[in-house]
This record gives sequence, structure tokens and C-alpha cells, in this order.
Amino acid sequence: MTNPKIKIIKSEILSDNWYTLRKITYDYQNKEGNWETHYREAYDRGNGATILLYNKSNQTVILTRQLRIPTYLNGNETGMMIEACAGLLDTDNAEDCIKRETEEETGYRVSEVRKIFEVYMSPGSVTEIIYFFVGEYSKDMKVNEGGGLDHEQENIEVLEMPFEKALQMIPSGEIKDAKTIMLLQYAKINNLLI
Ligand SMILES: Nc1nc2c(ncn2[C@@H]2O[C@H](COP(=O)(O)OP(=O)(O)O[C@H]3O[C@H](CO)[C@@H](O)[C@H](O)[C@@H]3O)[C@@H](O)[C@H]2O)c(=O)[nH]1
Ligand SMILES: [Mg+2]
Repeated sequence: MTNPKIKIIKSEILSDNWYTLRKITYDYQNKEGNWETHYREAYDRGNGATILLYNKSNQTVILTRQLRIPTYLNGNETGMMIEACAGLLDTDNAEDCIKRETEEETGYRVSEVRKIFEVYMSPGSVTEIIYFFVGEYSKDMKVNEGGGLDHEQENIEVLEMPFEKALQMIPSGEIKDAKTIMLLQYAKINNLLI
């Protein structure tokens, strides 16, 4: 935070239950050089990581299906979302995080993952940055059933499907999750499965 055109005046907590919603008051020097006062809300839910698991010889990818209540409140009839495996960073780095989440959610223990980019997913209101990874999986890496942690009530279904089918689920509307669409398109553009 080193922009001389921004002076943070106040940071008030509006809600601090599971994650934290703040109201930020700041002065901003506009392009005419005048200072204006702005108020913006920022939702801090930490940072996350996501991964596309792919298998070249079978031309398949691993995705998950789970209930996402916010989507249910906003037009998603069943509330279920098909997504790439993803999780929130604890105290670990993004690479360790995504390996741990991969094992918990999908049951695959992957040793090699590659970071492709990092993205602010909703920069007008959410502080979160997501670190994107890709990684190859194979049958012999399966160490448990996956499904997520019971005590977190994750109830995650693991889906293995042809890469081409997953790509078609974007225009059909069956996949509507931004990180998943970005990963599938990255794989297509960069010929990951060829
Ligand atoms: N009790 C309670 N649990 C919550 C609450 N909000 C989230 N949780 C639980 O916290 C756990 C977080 O699971 P992770 O696998 O670590 O994160 P994620 O929800 O999959 O997040 C990933 O996907 C998000 C959506 O695309 C991303 O925003 C995020 O960065 C990450 O990639 C889930 O079990 C979720 O139900 C809450 O308000 N109350
Ligand atoms: Mg998750």
C-alpha cells in the first residue's frame, strides 16, 4: 500500500463472523489533483487456490460438485456448482494449500503442480486473490475417496469426465464458475491435454 494518491482514513468492521466485512473511508487524489473522500465496503475472506487436474492419456479432468448457497440465492435453481478443486489458504503457501485441498476434496495425492497465474476474482468488493494451478493426475495417485472434510460439512462429489465434455459444459451453462471456466480455457488454449 504505497500509492501517494490514496490516504486510508478509517477502517470499520461491519461484520466479523466467519469472514470480515469492512467499510473503508479513504481520500483519493483525482486526475485534476483534487482530494475526494470515498467510502467502499471490502469483504475479506482470505485468499485461495484452485487447480485443474488433467490426465493426458485418458483425455479427462477432475472436477467437483457441491452446494454453494450464495448461488442458490441468486438464480441457481439447485444451488449445486461444478467447480475445479479449490480451497482457502490457511497459513500455508499456495502450492502446499492446493496439494492439501486436492487430496481432501478429490482423493488424489499429486506431487507436481504448476502455477499459471493469480487473479483478483471480484476486485470491486472482495479482497481475495486466487492462485491458479494445473497438475497431472493418474489412477495410482488416488489415496482416498475425497469428498472434503466431514467436520467442515463439505459434501463434495468428485467428477471425472472427458475434457471435451467439460469444455462443452461452459456454453451449455452447466459450468458457471469463473475459476473453472478460466482453467478449462487455459488448458484448451495451451494444448495441455495434447
Ligand atoms: N460454518 C461456516 N462455514 C463456512 C462459512 N463460509 C464458508 N464455510 C466453509 O468453509 C469451508 C471452506 O472450504 P475450502 O475448500 O477451503 O474453500 P472453498 O469454499 O472451496 O473456496 C474456494 O472456492 C471459492 C469459490 O470459488 C473461492 O472463492 C476460494 O478462493 C477457494 O478457491 C467450506 O467447508 C465452507 O462450507 C460460514 O459462513 N460458516
Ligand atoms: Mg473447496
